[in-house]
Amino acid sequence: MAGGTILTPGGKDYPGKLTRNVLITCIIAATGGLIFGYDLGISGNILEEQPCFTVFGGVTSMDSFLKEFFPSVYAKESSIKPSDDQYCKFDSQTLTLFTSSLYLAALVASLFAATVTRIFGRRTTMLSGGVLFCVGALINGFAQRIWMLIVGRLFLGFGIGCANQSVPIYVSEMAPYRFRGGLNMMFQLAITIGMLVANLLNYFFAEIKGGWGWRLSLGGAMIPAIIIIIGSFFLPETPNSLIERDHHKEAKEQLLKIRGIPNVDAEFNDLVAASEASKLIKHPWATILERKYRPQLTMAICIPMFQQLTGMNVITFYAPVLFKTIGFGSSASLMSAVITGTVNALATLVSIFSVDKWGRRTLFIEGGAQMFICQVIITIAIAARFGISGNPGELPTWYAYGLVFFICVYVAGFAWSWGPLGWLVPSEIFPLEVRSAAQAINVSVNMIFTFGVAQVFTLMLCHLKFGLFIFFAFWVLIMSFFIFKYLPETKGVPIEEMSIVWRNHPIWGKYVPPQEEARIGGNV
Ligand SMILES: OC[C@H]1O[C@](O)(CO)[C@@H](O)[C@@H]1O
Repeated sequence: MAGGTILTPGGKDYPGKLTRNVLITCIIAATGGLIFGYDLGISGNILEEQPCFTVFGGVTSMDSFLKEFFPSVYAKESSIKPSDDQYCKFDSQTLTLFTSSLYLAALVASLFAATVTRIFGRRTTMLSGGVLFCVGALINGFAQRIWMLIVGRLFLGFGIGCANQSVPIYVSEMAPYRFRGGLNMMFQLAITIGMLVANLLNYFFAEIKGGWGWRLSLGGAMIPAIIIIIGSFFLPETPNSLIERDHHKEAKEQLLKIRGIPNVDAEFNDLVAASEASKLIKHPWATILERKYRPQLTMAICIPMFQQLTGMNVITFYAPVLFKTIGFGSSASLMSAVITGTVNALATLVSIFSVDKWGRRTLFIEGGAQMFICQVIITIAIAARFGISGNPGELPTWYAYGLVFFICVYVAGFAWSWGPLGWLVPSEIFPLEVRSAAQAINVSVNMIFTFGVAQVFTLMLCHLKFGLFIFFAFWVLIMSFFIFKYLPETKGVPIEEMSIVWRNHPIWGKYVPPQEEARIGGNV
């Protein structure tokens, strides 16, 4: 992770190294992303349940699972012929309820988690997330009826809501500001690793004789949950949160330990000042609606929304069918998961090592351009073969290889831009007084759009056909313009000094009061 010795916009340069202590702490905390990733890989990547291509991963592609809980879906799936219109699919209300329960639960949990995070600290929320997720995994692993699956998924969702609300904030507060970007992005790295591992396990569990492999897939979610439970027992609380809860002495000791230098007074005093200002705010939910927080509120809504409107989950949906064409036959979904999953994780690593050197805006805009170009190429290529009928006929192998290549380039573009930045930027731009509430908005919007895109996708695929990819390409253009115009660079800015970047911004400067007024009004 590159740092550089740039002074902050406020002219400060808090000393502090990337200590082993902080590195290990942040890695442990980031494992909180594993639970979300594991769920996305095992069943949450709800596009994988579109049964018109019968090569997907996820438990909903296991015949034994479908036969036991969704027999009508299984019957319909078995009757689909390869010559049928591949764009259109049938629908199942219960299957939708099964998948959607998690997103709704995560949304609700993140709102509660905001209060827990503020009053009891970030660590408590992480721990609760792990415990709730573990309970959900247990219920699902032993499920006998659909209602048990749904209740289990509700618990998984509660766990994800808590973890996604607290982990990014935790890491951003712990990290020395020069390394914050890279350390925070380990959260998304953990998501991608969780997805990859889940996809692999699911593939092998599906082979188990007797058709009970899905129990291992679902119950296996306990492992990432136990990792975060044990991890959060050992994790220290962030200095920001300790100060917020009036444990000043402990906070100072903690800061000295994580910064690895004998004098942390400058940073400590600024954390105290930010905390004093935040104490004036009694109702963060009402406060965040005030005009002076408009930039943060806009980002808390737009960034997670745009992250999902990149179409990442939709594009990777197409990959398995192409792998099948290349000749992987029944292992197409495994190959697809391994290749796109590995590209996803490796490209996230690229962003970890470059975000604090090149900055957030550069990655956002480069990643956007890369995704846009790939989407246009993929659209043209798919339109040329699938046409309006939705029946691809025989795809030449070279054609499928080419498409897979562009899918991988697209995935890499996402993985070093909107994927990790979608968690990093919101977690670092909110002032302490509204941080927990704003992060809950971020998580909620992410959940709504992850779920919404997947649901609407089915309908859109039927009506827009290959135009669907252009739909997402259009959004990628809009979001890149949005970043260019509205997002100031936050690289190398201490988290509690972030208000300066908004104040100096040509558009947001009109919303944020000058320093003196802000101090009186509680927005330092
Ligand atoms: O890595 C891809 C995954 O990352 C997310 O955007 C979460 O940050 C998921 O919606 C997606 O499946």
